[in-house]
Amino acid sequence: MARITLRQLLDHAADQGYGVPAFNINNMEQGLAIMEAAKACNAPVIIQASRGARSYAGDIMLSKMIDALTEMYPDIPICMHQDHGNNEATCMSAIRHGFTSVMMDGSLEADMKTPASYDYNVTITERVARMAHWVGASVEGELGVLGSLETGEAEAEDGSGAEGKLSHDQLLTDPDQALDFVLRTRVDALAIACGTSHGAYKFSRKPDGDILAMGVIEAIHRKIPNTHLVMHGSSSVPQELQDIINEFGGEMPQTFGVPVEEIVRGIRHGVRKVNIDTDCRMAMTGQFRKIATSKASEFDPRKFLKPAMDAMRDLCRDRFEAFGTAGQASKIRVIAMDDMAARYASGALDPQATTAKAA
Ligand SMILES: O=C(CO)COP(=O)(O)O
Ligand SMILES: O=C[C@H](O)COP(=O)(O)O
Ligand SMILES: [Zn+2]
Ligand SMILES: [Zn+2]
Repeated sequence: MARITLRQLLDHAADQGYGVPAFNINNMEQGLAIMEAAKACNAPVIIQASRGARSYAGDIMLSKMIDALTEMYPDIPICMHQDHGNNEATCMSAIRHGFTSVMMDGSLEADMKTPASYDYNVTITERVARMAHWVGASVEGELGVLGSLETGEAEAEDGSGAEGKLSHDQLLTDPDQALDFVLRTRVDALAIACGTSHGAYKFSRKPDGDILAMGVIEAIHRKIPNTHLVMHGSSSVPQELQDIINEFGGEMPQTFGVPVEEIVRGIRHGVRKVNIDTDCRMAMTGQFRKIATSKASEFDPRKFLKPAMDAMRDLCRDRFEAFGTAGQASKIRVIAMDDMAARYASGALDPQATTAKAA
């Protein structure tokens, strides 16, 4: 099947009331794990590549891998998305390499460390959206800075994460500003900040409303009911994956992620894209550690990678089932990017100013 844009996929998800996990990939094994899960339950997929993934695998490798996956899984619509683009060049070069969607993360400056001003964010995001829409590609913006409400700090992921202490004002997206941002930038989806952060160390206890502000999502959704919301940092960091890693020689301190039931609650209030990387990493790493420890004479990488792929596949499938993505792939007929471009040009996909009643 042809590659689908994020906008078309999330419009479908909003219409049918489901959410779509966006899994990060860096290599063939992660791609196959996601697609095997999607095939098993008839789910459309969002595959996303960070700047780190693009430099790890190379743009041509990533792009041809997605070509291979579309050919191998002809019944599954695939959205190929740039995760955390830091400037115009990152976003445009992604589109040139076949990405159908980009995130322009203007919540941080181009160094991906310095929290940006609101004006900077509006200006750069609007510019990227204008250019992307000319060719039918979709754009995700971000308003609010990802980071912990417990510590005021962002987790230092490889690619992105604010430096220094952040205030609650920065860490929680303001609903009125979200309305202004969407109208001025014309983004197709909006990543919001509600106390989640990247990586495994999100919460020191099972999160309640004080540290995972799902109420903020509900307030944003009441303001901009027609905008697709995105939750970053949404790995659940399952206890069993922490246990496998630690049982086989790992040293991960006890930590807590975003409970799946909280994400499902978000999906009831406008969340359509749910970013998950850490859980997939942990699923694979648990199996690497297990084989390395329990079969110490093993030296064939496939003997490590196959169980790792299977563990990631099972995790992806769980999320497709929980978010209602399962069963949706065959209901979608992909709209070509040129046709999406024409729809943008006609104004048909413009954000609506209505602050209609909450769903
Ligand atoms: O938000 C993410 C990628 O943009 C990934 O979040 P996790 O680290 O929680 O998996
Ligand atoms: O946003 C962060 C994702 O988990 C990607 O991380 P990465 O930059 O290490 O590839
Ligand atoms: Zn993210
Ligand atoms: Zn709602």
